[in-house]
Amino acid sequence: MAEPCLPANLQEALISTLPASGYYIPHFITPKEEAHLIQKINAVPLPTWKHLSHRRLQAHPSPLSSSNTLLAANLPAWLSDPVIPRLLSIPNLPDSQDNIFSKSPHGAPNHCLINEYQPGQGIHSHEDGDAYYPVVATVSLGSHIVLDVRTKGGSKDSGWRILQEPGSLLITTGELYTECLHGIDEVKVDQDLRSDNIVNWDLLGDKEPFMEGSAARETRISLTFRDVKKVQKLGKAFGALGRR
Ligand SMILES: O=C(O)CCC(=O)C(=O)O
Ligand SMILES: [Fe+2]
Repeated sequence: MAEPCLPANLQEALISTLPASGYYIPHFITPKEEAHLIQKINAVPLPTWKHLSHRRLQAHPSPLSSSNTLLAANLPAWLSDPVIPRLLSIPNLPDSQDNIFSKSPHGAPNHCLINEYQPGQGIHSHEDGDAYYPVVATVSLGSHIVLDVRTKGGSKDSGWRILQEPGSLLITTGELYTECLHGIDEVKVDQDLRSDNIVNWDLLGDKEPFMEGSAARETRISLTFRDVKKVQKLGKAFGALGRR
């Protein structure tokens, strides 16, 4: 697909069987844009990566402080363009001027966590918490992966499975953000991929790789764009230090 493929509005991308609200957009970025992003991510100085036991991660423009504050800085252009303008160009509803970040404190994402998972790696079930305005926009690169979602009180088997294709965008917000946990199983091959247990099956861009019901993972990178609520300007941070 040489061109990105955007829905006319977010309602066209709604995953209707999830708690409100999740949106899935395949082919959000082109394979060329995907390759460029992967090349940029791999070109950052190695110490930028934080190594965790089951994945590694970069935080842009920087990690949050212990009080969940972001030091004011722009996201690098290679990370924000074209993803953020494209994301903000999708109206919430037909004839609406609003996009998914219109009501967020800064009107746009100001932070991006980049997670890299090798086959067999994942992330335990968790919630993203209130450091962020409750919208996450996730772009997937390099490989498909299955995101497991369940309500906070729910058992592991009670949830929903979202299949994210490389180049896709997943948006989670509302109760799906505040009342649910999400995680990624540590498997090398995703199994039982079927229309009756993948909630976004009908929204997939290309079902062909999954028609056999299983798919081996490759290295998958996620870009999770969010709006951090608390931002502090550098001058103010120094001022606070000076007053100590
Ligand atoms: O890699 C993903 O899609 C999920 C990452 C995630 O949940 C997080 O960074 O909080
Ligand atoms: Fe998360």
